Amino acid sequence: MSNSEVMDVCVVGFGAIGALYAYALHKTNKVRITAVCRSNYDVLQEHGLDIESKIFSDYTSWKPYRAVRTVEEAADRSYAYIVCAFKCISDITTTPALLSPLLSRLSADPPTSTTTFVLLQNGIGIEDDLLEALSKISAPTVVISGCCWVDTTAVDGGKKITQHGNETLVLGYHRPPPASGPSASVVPEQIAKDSLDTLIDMLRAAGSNAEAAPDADIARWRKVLWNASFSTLCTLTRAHVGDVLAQPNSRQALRDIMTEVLTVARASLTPSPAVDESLSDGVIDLILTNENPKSVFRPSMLVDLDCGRPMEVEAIVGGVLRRARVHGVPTPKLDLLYAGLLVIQKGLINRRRD
Ligand SMILES: CC(C)(CO)C(=O)C(=O)O
Repeated sequence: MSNSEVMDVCVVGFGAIGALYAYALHKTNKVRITAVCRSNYDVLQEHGLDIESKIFSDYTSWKPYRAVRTVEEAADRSYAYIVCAFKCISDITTTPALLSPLLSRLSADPPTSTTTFVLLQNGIGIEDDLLEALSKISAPTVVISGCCWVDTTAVDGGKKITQHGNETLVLGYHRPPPASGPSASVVPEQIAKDSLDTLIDMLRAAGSNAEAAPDADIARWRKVLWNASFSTLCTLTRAHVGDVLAQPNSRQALRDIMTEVLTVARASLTPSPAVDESLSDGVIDLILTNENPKSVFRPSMLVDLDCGRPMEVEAIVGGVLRRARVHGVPTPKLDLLYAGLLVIQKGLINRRRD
């Protein structure tokens, strides 16, 4: 790609995270964004999006290069990056099923340049089914995980995105499984690295604190420590982060849950100095002391519950539990959280279908 070429980037899921990072990429003048707005198409077309962010700067009525309602409509061209910013709710649909028009196009009309999928989503093992689907097609592809540490919310009926405080985005590529099928190909690691570097350079140019993770799996486990503890407890108690930190019992529960997750993480990952360092016992204190004890932040799982939307229970808790079962790690605390959250989740899914 020459410097003057503009890249096509598709962002599937235009909620707070998708819109914020789409806006950041747009600011570089190096990309044109196709936004797949499955539920907020009309709001975006009529009003545009107001962005309130000290890091990416404020903007009134931003509209991406184009907005479409469905993934089918977006599949009229190939993309350098396909950013998956929809919630990963495998009890409703899988990522390959949701992206199927884009995957069919890649399969039927493979571009010569690489297509990179960027998963800005929570959870453990959420990349597995996409990697598996991509291993069967001949187009050169890369899958990057992005772990977002950012307080961003869609407000005012989706007309405005607010982003407060610090922002960190930890990005790393996944090594693909061996190619299957007669014409399948696996891209050399250098291509994955180049694709990651290009993305990070663009995000940093826009003001993001994006950084490369030496290992995408470690980054995912580090992030799920927070989600499996804070997101679940805040959701079950319908409380702010500060509230669960304030009570000695719930603070201890956060610690105990994180200890279980750490045990599963260490059992699942290949032992290495990086695992010892990033997933040491000390990480729990680091996470707890990093939170403001007066925080009124509501984790996105709780926001989903408040809005009557299905939650990422399978990705966040189910993903850890599936790894725990494979490695024979007992998880009594996570089992209890999972059981409670699944009851709520069933109600949310049933009401959605009514
Ligand atoms: C860490 C955080 C708060 C986002 O940055 C999150 O993952 C969530 O609310 O689900």
